[in-house]
Amino acid sequence: MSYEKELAAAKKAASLAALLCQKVQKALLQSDIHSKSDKSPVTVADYGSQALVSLVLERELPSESFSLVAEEDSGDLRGNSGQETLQRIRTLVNDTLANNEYSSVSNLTTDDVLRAIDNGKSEGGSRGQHWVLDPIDGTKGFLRGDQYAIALALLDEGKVVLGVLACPNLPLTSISGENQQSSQDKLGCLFFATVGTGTYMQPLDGSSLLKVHVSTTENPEEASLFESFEAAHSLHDLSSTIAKKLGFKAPPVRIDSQAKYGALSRGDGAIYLRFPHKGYREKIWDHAAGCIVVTEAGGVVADAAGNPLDFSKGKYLDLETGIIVTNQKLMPLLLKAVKESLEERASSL
Ligand SMILES: Nc1ncnc2c1ncn2[C@@H]1O[C@H](COP(=O)(O)O)[C@@H](O)[C@H]1OP(=O)(O)O
Ligand SMILES: [Mg+2]
Ligand SMILES: [Mg+2]
Ligand SMILES: [Mg+2]
Repeated sequence: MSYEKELAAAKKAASLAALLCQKVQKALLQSDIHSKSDKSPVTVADYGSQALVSLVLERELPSESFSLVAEEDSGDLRGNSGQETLQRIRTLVNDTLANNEYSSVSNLTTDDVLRAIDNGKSEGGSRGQHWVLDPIDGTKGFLRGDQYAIALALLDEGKVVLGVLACPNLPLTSISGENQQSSQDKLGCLFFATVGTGTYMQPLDGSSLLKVHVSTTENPEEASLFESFEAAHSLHDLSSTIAKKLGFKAPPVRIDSQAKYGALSRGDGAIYLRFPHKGYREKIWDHAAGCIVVTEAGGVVADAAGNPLDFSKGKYLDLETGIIVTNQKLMPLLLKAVKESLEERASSL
């Protein structure tokens, strides 16, 4: 089955959401940031991005069975304390639609916006098709002015068949360790993949198209390792132990969000390690798009036991803690180093 129509709609939706996020990031006001019940931050851009993607997908792909599993919900926007924020989101969404090809639908009420956000309440699963969305992945990076991604994927019978990653702050050229970033670098990448057709990258303005491949290196000494910027999101000391075992020379490249999967898909680095702290449960929207972008570029994504990720179980990924991403040649070596490091860690605790 081809997913051409779905891909075109997903690229439009993610690109439009990226425009909204870029506008907010440029003029970020303290009042736009709120704390969710789990204490993680959420901004008007997270909500606005979710509403836009939901609206564009529904409009481009009319279907009775539209299903979206997305990170945000409208709960905090419905009370009195949420009204001002809701108005800001409504204005942002309407302005973004009006300035693009959707001016005829840019008169949304606050109820329309709430409904669009809550469209993302599906639970996913192994039957039928479900869109999976992280409207801003890496909200902490977004707030710092660093990396973030709009991550959109499609599940069909429990498998990821399409993924789009919009990374507004990612340079179009490599971010590998030896490449010094310069303020001249053009920013804004859109990665996309459908099952069986490879991974492509283009500038967010759509001006050119490039097929990308993961690094083919077999030698960790010449590779870069990616991990979370936030130490609270991943155990930096554990990845450092693994890197030492493998003989890594370069320090890790720490960046936020699924931009890591995008950068890996074009060979900027060779390994991505993610070891959340005990008790954290991984959600499907944090990995679905990144996973197909890397695998279609020739890479492998596995949990700490070497099993592929299973996206068919609902909102959460049920896995052996840890996500490791690399090329086919390095995976056996990496899995061995991960296993040894986890055993050493367990015996020292
Ligand atoms: N305590 C946590 N541990 C691991 N990941 C977290 C934690 N809190 C939030 N996240 C999520 O981790 C991802 C960011 O990963 P990274 O560290 O690679 O940037 C985001 O999806 C972020 O959610 P969000 O989508 O709300 O930003
Ligand atoms: Mg969040
Ligand atoms: Mg996320
Ligand atoms: Mg998010």
